[in-house]
Amino acid sequence: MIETNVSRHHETFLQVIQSYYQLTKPRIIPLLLITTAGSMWIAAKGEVDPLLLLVTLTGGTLAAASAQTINCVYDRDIDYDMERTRHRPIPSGKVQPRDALIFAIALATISFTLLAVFANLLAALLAFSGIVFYILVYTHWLKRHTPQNIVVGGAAGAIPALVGWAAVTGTLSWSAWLIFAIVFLWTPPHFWALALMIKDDYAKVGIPMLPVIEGTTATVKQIWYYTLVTVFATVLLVYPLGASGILYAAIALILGGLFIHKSWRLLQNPEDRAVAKELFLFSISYMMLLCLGMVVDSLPVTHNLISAVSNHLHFIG
Ligand code: HEM
Ligand SMILES: CC(C)=CCC/C(C)=C/CC/C(C)=C/COP(=O)(O)OP(=O)(O)O
Repeated sequence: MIETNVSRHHETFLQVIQSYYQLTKPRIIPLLLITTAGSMWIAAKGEVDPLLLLVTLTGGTLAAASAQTINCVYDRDIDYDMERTRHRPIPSGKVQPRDALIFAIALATISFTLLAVFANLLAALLAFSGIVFYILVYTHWLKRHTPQNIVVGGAAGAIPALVGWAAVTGTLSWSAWLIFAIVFLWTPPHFWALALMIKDDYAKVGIPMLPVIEGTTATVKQIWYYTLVTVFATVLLVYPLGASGILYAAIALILGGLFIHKSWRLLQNPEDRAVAKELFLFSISYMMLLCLGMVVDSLPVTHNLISAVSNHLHFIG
């Protein structure tokens, strides 16, 4: 009897943890962290202090988790009405909005303290401004009012790249802003490809996502332009900024070619949801591999290897 009670208690405790975890929309966070890491490695010229890395990624995780949790509180009405989001912890009644808010404030406080004490104040303020921007500018001000919501709101998702740079250097530079711009410009193709697939859901709850307001053809055109500009921006990191080298350049061009190809296919087949889905899924791999490319390119071992190979070729030549 006692044993059954204990195990039931145990089960409900695990379910509570699970619900709070779900509030943070955890599947998005790893990619935000990869952009932070890409930025940190370039800023540190390939030699990142492991402790600083740990602190920054933890602080970034807590800030993003806080932002997503507040978003879950704010959007609980529309989340209840959409198929995709109905089972989230607040609309399904597993967590009370007030408790979620307390949880989010705790996460934000720990994030700020951790970054301010063990990284620096700029990194802490940037992460905090990411939360404020995502909630006030995206969730409150834009999401329900304009089809350009995610273009401007996308800036929140690009802030982790600035946090990474600031954590390493204590300042921001052109390269930091360029990585910010890459994530910022990538967000419309990433999100609108998905929005094409689920536009009926957004239409149902009156969220003015671009495919709902301006239609499929206008959306795929916008996706196409943003894809081209994103790929162009990735190259600027090599020239003129000189922050990344030949290996990153090769990776950025190959990935960029694929991104453009998939975006072009969508431009030719605006109504084909399978093509939109392919672009959405690729957009995630694209950002992940691009940032990993930044990391690997910056490592001293890569530099040594590339100069050894080029000396060798020189010698043969
Ligand atoms: C305003 C900007 C953005 C919007 C509106 C947006 C929206 C979305 C939505 C609605 C999903 C589907 C998730 C779900 O079904 O719960 C998604 C998936 C995803 N997003 Fe974004 N996103 C944005 C920016 C970003 C950024 C900046 C990143 C990271 C750098 C990111 C990474 C991801 C990842 C990794 C997934 C896949 C999650 C999974 O496996 O289910 N997103 N996004
Ligand atoms: C530094 C820092 C704290 C940055 C915060 C960055 C952040 C939380 C970015 C998330 C972007 C994102 C996945 C939006 C989802 O949109 P949505 O809320 O419209 O999605 P939904 O339709 O699934 O609710």
